Amino acid sequence: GLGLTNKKSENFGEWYSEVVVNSEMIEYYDISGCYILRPWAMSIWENMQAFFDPEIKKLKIKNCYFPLFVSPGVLEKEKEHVEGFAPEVAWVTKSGQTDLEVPIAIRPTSETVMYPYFSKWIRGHRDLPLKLNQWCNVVRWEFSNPTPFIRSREFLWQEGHTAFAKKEEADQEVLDILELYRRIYEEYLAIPVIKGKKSELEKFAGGLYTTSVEAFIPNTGRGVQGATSHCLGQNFSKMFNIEFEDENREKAKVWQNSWAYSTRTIGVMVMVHGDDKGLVLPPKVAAVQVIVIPVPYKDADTQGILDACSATVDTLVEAGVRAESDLRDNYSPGWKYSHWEMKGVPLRIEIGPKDLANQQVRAVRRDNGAKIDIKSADSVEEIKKLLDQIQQNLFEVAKQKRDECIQVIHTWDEFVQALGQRKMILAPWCDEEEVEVDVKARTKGETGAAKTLCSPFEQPELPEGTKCFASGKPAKKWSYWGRSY
Ligand SMILES: O=C1CCCN[C@@H]1CCCn1cnc2cc(F)c(F)cc2c1=O
Ligand SMILES: [Mg+2]
Repeated sequence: GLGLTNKKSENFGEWYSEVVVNSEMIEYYDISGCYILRPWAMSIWENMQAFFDPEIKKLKIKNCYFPLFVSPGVLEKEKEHVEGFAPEVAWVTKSGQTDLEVPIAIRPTSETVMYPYFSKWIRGHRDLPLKLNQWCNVVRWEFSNPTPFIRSREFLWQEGHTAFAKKEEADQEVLDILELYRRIYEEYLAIPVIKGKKSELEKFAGGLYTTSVEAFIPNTGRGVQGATSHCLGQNFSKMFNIEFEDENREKAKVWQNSWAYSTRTIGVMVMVHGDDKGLVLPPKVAAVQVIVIPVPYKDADTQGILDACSATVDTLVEAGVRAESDLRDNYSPGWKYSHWEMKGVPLRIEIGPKDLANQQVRAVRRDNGAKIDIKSADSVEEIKKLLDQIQQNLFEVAKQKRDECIQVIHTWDEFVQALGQRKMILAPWCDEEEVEVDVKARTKGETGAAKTLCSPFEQPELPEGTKCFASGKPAKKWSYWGRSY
């Protein structure tokens, strides 16, 4: 029957798998690490896209589409950035029964696909800035435990690739895009994130520096990289000879950025907001924000109730609310309540004989279960207000839970203890790479090692003489540490 067999607080992994399937977002596929994105998931992707795509167009970024296939020579052009990733690259080696002369790679990301053409298209400073984005899929044949949305062998993302004459322009865009990612999480998915800079060890090896928005899953005590915005410096322009003649007719290499968010965002939303009744959707990204359910009673004016449901939906849709009714006569109201709760619809409207008689409807919130009677005459603005309250409440509850997980520490013992308590750890660090390597080694366990999540742009006070928690050397910055996905 309906209902989850796993509880979020008891076995999180199984709970998560059940929720993504029972809410009809995911169907498991016969190839490991690959999942079917059903409409209930795709609509969330589309609702985020409906915010992000116009926003990047305001920044004069244009959409394009490059081929899925990468020739080996080009992919391996940048040894440093590819060698660590080589095991993840998927290759086409045959067509039909015939072996291909030369195997062809499937894009795991598109730097090496795009940049030979950036080199061709960028000749003079008038060709800059070049700002392209593509909405596509990428394939990475990962071997660590696959998780729907969070880690899959194929996923959807957008990847932005931009080129500028000056470093300052690139630096600014990195931050502009990161702010859009913060908005996706905090304003649409109702998830608090921390903006910061990745360590030298965690950054994109092919780039100059990496910034990210970091989310945190209280139930597992794991950080999750929400989206990334890299400044590539001139590393790729040197490699692919992307240069231009500047104003004083000097040849100069361009400064580049690349940035992405992916369908991983949807998994984070499920993990943060879901409960033991199933999915909980933030209204801003919900395909259906309001589900209207008739509650007929014996022979009491059933048609009148059905008509009231349809009229309520029409009025809401007219006002721009994504509302639907469930008039199926082969399911009971109780079954429908559970079904739409499992699917995470933020607000349910019940209309029974009493409601009809009193010219009102009964609203039930998915986030806190509150029941509110609304005069039909006021239903549109009351329902819009409720949806805003739900959006806001989901964020505040998630922020409060995430903040409870943050632990400031100063010593190794405090660090180890906080890690055991599944905290997101804020610690003073000497910012030396081998110290991070050492912390990883010292915390290696079956649930994974601790690593830096980011060094937050908002740095707390660092009193003179503060020591690094791991090395005892003078601390240079505060960094968030934790286990991660
Ligand atoms: O993260 C982004 C934003 C969008 C464009 N790409 C950058 C860096 C991607 C880093 N990365 C990440 N994963 C990879 C996996 C591979 F198999 C491979 F060949 C290369 C890579 C790889 O370069
Ligand atoms: Mg990877």
